[in-house]
Amino acid sequence: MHDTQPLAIEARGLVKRFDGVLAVDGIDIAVPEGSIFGILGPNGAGKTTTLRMLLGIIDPDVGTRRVLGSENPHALANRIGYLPEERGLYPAMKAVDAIAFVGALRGLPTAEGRRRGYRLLEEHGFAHIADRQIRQMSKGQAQTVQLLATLVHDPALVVLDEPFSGLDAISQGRLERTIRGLAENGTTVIFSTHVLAHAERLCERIAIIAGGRVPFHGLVTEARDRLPPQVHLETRVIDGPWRAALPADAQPQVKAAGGALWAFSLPDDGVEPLLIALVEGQAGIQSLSIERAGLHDAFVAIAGEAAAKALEEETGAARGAGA
Ligand SMILES: Nc1ncnc2c1ncn2[C@@H]1O[C@H](COP(=O)(O)OP(=O)(O)OP(=O)(O)O)[C@@H](O)[C@H]1O
Repeated sequence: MHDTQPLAIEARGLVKRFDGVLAVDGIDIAVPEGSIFGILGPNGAGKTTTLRMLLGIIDPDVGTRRVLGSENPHALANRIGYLPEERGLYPAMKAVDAIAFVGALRGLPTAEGRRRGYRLLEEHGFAHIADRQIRQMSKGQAQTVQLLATLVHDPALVVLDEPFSGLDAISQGRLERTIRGLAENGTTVIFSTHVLAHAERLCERIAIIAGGRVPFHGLVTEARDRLPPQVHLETRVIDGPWRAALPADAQPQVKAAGGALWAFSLPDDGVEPLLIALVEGQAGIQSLSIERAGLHDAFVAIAGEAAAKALEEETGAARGAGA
């Protein structure tokens, strides 16, 4: 981020307690205008509480927040679209009416809301359910309609609480495209998730939140650079003097057809001494790649094994529930 880039959201030191329980413990967040920002963390980490403080639904006990230039975000509701964690539209309403209704709550005339509702549904391949009642829809369809309702008044800032949960893989891909399209048009998007892959694909910047604290906020690339790059190597030979150039804990995965696969962190002295040792020692390099660490490994390094395990358990539970 350039220092001069305007911020859609700037929060400093937000603290929130509920009945003496510390839900959020001093969060800083900076979201540049027109960017996609992810809040990553397991259940109970404080994501929803943070989003609600940014929206002005609840006030922090301590700290400041400035959203779209205002210190009173609640007064800006007409410029913000919010998909809450609790899903729900009136079951008897038709999709297009439900979208227009949510738009009307944000100041959009109903006739215009219906017109835009039809257009949004069509753009998202949902024209065929425009006049269907919410109660006649699958959970995923109803959730997509609710997301479109969040966007109908053309907000400058879109806040999505766990938008991917409850969607199948195709709908998740469609939602990723929608989020990218919003940012391309200058809309700022902030979303919470416990699935790292969505954030890794979509976000330039993230906050990692665990137990109400933010051990990292900044560029995804910076998070990944917290770990050394990873070397993936395939050798024809399994042993030789060249092994001294590999980290002591690098273990070979011996291949049935001969040779071995290795994966280890790039040594501090870089790739050249390693390459020289491999070539001179006739290790028989079959392939070698050096890659930046993935967001998952970065998350483990930053938030700790326990938080990463909690994330994985949730992702597994969601898959088990057919999400
Ligand atoms: N209104 C409330 N009253 C009491 N405790 C609350 C309230 N809202 C949240 N908490 C507590 O604050 C902590 C953070 O909750 P929060 O909902 O922000 O987490 P989260 O990261 O969004 O998790 P989830 O994905 O499960 O919603 C939890 O321990 C939760 O039980």
